Amino acid sequence: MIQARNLRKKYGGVAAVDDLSFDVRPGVVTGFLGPNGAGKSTTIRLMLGLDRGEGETLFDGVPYRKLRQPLREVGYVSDVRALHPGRKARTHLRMLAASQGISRKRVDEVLDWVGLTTVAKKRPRAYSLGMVQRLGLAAALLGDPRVLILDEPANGLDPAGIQWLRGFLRAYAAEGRTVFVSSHQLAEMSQMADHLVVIGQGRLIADEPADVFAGRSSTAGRVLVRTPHVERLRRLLAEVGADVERGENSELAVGGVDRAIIGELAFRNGIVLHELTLRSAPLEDAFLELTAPRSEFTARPVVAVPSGGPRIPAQATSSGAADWDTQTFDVVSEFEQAGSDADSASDSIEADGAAAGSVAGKG
Ligand SMILES: Nc1ncnc2c1ncn2[C@@H]1O[C@H](COP(=O)(O)OP(=O)(O)OP(=O)(O)O)[C@@H](O)[C@H]1O
Repeated sequence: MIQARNLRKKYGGVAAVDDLSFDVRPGVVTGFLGPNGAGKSTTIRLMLGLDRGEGETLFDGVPYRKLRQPLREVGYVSDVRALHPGRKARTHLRMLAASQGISRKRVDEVLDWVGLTTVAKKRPRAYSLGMVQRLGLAAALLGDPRVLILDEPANGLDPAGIQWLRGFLRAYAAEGRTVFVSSHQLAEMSQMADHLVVIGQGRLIADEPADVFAGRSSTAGRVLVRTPHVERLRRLLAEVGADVERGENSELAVGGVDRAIIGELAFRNGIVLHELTLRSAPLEDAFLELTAPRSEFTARPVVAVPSGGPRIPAQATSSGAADWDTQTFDVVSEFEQAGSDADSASDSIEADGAAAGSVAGKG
């Protein structure tokens, strides 16, 4: 069990972590979710005493600095490349292991688990980001710790790697261990985490089971309907008491009635339906709705790229941004600091890239 209490950290007078308190329980995977710059890495560093700040974090009642054998109790590696970029991966792990009385056999075991045996004699600086992440995980697992803390461990992993990581973390937690994993990747978290601690601008936004969090979305349980007779169907649905919102073009977002009722109503009235689907990404919607006002940086998605250049909507709203999981947008060369009108120029990047942020070597 981890108990984080009143964590605070300021950089240049600005709060990166602002009075953050939460518990991380054993037996489940707890996701630590927040947009870029929300303060996830800073929080983790504060928890482990790697950064100076206020507050206290206890691991089964003991602060990290007082743990007798930290590697055996809390598995965490900040930046494998930074530790010693020139050292071979296996040597690096062996030295870490020796410092805590952990056997060489265990080093080979964890290298095998994470799939790095064949490249164990290479230096991490020659590794891809995905391989660095695996090495970080291997280091964190060395001491067979009761608590595992991973900062953006899935960054750089390919889909097979992510699937493996997900299965691994779930199995690790199922053994009654405590698993705390940070990410800004919502789709990934929705499949990985049972419980979520969500932050924005260093403050706690939610601390609850992932399904409860997803249910907070205004789109949770809503049905997306596409029809060429959008206004007629809207009126008919309103007459049966449905909560209907018009979306773009020929779309309706319908709440309060079952899909079957919508289909039958349309059929009885000779209305053609092109789509009738339950909204499938409520976690994304909940996250974007709740964190949007607290995102440090908000990018404007480009909805179309005509020959004359990008067309920019007035503002990237939470509903517009909810499509990020299905589409890759180009993002214009303008970031907006939330809560301020000051624009700062930056290069054009992809939304996926923006979300990936500064993650190299974390984990
Ligand atoms: N060493 C530092 N000096 C100054 N400001 C910093 C420093 N480290 C972090 N910050 C600022 O603190 C805030 C939180 O950063 P942090 O890296 O903890 O966020 P994060 O949620 O981990 O972001 P990301 O998902 O992009 O990695 C940001 O505004 C960041 O710019």
